[in-house]
Amino acid sequence: MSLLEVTDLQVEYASPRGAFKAVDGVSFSIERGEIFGLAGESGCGKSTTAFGISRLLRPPARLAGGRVLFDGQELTGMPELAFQAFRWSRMSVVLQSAMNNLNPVMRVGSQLTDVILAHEPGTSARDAWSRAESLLALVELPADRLRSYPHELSGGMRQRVVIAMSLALRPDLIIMDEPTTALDVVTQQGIVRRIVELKKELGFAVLFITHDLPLMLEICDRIGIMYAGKMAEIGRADRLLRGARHPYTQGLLRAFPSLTGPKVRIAGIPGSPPDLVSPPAGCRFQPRCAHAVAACSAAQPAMTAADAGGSVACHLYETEEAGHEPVAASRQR
Ligand SMILES: Nc1ncnc2c1ncn2[C@@H]1O[C@H](COP(=O)(O)OP(=O)(O)OP(=O)(O)O)[C@@H](O)[C@H]1O
Repeated sequence: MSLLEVTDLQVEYASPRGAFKAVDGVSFSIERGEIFGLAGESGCGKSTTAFGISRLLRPPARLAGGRVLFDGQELTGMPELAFQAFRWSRMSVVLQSAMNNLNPVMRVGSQLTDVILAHEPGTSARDAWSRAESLLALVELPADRLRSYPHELSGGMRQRVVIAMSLALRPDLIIMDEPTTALDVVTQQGIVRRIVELKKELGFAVLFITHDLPLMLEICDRIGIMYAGKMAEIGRADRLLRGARHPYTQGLLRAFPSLTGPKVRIAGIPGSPPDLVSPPAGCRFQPRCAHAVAACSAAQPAMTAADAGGSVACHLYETEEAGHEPVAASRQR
C-alpha cells in the first residue's frame, strides 16, 4: 500500500465567467520515503492539488470529487477534528509564504513548542523546549535562535524555522509548495540540500512543488507533469531526463538550459495553456502539440502504464506496447 493515494481528484473554482475545474481527475501515489515532484506551467493546478490533499481549500475553491487515501485512511471524508489531529502529526505542509506567516509577536521557541504541546498535551514545557532545540539543530540553526522573534531572522532562517515546525511531530509526509522560491539561489540550495538529507535520516516522504525543473529532476524520485488541470505524465526523474514521453514534457524539458550539455537555443512551447472555463475538446495540450493526430481533438487520452513504472496520457502511445521506444520522442529526434 502506498503512503498517499490520490484518485481522480477534482477541484472546482467558482468564477464570474462560470465554474471551472483547476484540477480535473488527477491521480497519483507517493511511496514511503519518496520525493514526488509536481511540475508544469504556472496555473496548471499544482498548488490546488496540494491544497486539495491537505484540505486547505477555501472558497471559491471546492473539492468536487475524488479520493485521498493516506496510509489506507480516507482523508476526504474525515471529520475536521480528526483531521486537525492528523495534520502536523502524519502530514505537514510548508508553503512559499509560510515564513511570513510566523506569528510576529511570539518568539520562535514558543511557536515551535506550541505545535508540540497542542498535539502532545502530556509533554512538559521543559521537554518541549529541548525538542524545539533539537528541531532547530536539524535545520542547522543555533539553539539561541529559539529566543528570537521572526523579524530578527533572515528569510532563509525563517523558512528553516517553518521546516523545523513541519518536522516537529515527525510526519510521514511533508507537502512542500515552492518552499524556497522567495529566497536567493545560495540559500535555496542550502535548504534543499538539508531537506534531502533530513528525508534520508528521518524517512519521511515529500510532495515537492517548484518551478525549478532542473532542481526537481535532481532531487525527486518520481515526477508528475501537470497540464491544464490534468496529469500528462508520471515517471522516474532519470527516465524523464533520458526520454520523456509526453510531447508537453518534452517541450518543458527543452525550455530549460543544460549546464553541462552543448549550447543550444532554448525552445519554448508555442501558444499558451487553455482557458479552463472552456477547455479544448480532447487532449488539452492538442492545440499546442506538434504531434497531434485526429484522435487528439476527439477524445481525452486516458493515463496508460508505460515502462519503468511510468504512465502517460497521450493518444500517441495508446497503440504502443509498454517498453517500446516513445513515439513522440523518436519522431522529434
Ligand atoms: N482563489 C482562486 N480563485 C479563482 N481561481 C483560482 C484561485 N486560485 C487559483 N485559481 C486558478 O486555478 C488554476 C490553478 O491554479 P494553481 O495556483 O493551483 O496553479 P499552479 O500550477 O500551482 O500555479 P503556480 O505555479 O503559478 O503557483 C489557475 O487557473 C488559477 O488561475
